[in-house]
Amino acid sequence: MSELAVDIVGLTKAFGGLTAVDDVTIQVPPRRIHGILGPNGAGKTTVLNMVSGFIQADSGRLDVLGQDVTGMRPFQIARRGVGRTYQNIRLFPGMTVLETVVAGAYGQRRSTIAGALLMSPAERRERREMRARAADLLDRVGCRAPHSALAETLSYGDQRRVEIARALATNPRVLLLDEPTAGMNDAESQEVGQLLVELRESGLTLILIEHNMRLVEDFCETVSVMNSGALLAEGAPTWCLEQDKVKEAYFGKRSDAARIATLRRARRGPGGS
Ligand SMILES: Nc1ncnc2c1ncn2[C@@H]1O[C@H](COP(=O)(O)OP(=O)(O)OP(=O)(O)O)[C@@H](O)[C@H]1O
Repeated sequence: MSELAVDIVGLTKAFGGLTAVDDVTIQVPPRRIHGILGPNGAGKTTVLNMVSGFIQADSGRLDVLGQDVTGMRPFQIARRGVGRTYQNIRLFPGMTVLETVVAGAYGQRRSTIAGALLMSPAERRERREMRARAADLLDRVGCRAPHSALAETLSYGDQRRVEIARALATNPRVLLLDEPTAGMNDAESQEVGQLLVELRESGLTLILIEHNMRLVEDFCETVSVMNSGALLAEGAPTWCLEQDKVKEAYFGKRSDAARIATLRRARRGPGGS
């Protein structure tokens, strides 16, 4: 049995003539914050989609928390402890902040259909508990919006927080985050980074796709860098970002490689280390 939280071995996926993910192996131990980096179109989201079962791999093997989940459906993989958020925020129109997070918890319900229809005492108690837990999760992710607000009306940053809370409501042991800080400013991104650390300390394994290099360097312990479907480098983020082939993947020409250093310095801001 694998000791790894997520063990991706040789996953390959083609869309028509395009090999979006080409024989990619990524191994993530438990309680790790692992980043997947790479320029647009590198294949990062396709990897997450395969790990969560939304896309079936053409070949390769996928183990999650010691179980072979290759070929399983999304709900089967979710039941085995994998939660996720999406690059394009997916909040249900017309639902409040609290209802959105409660909806995430529905898969964990104990009560029966009959109990729900009759609104039995057990059903009422469970609904109360779910709402209280959803409120706790919203606090935990730092969502300051009123719980009664429509989720779709929140700021971009708060919508991302609600998505994370909804994913946490499924009680995952592995959380996949697709660009969790997109649309956030530096201070908000750092708060998300702190949240990742807290989640890791509570026992979760986190795999995130992220373009914010400062967040990656500050919070990811390891990264896999992809380009054109293939793995380019893996290891500590700072080391990976120093590799010529990684700089070239981001900036095209070797002569432009110095721009990555400029970009990283700029993102740290004046006085940053
Ligand atoms: N369902 C699909 N059908 C056809 N092509 C797809 C599909 N999904 C992804 N692709 C293609 O596969 C390649 C990898 O896409 P993917 O979204 O995984 O990249 P990415 O690294 O996540 O990019 P980005 O950072 O822009 O989100 C791209 O060329 C994309 O156009």
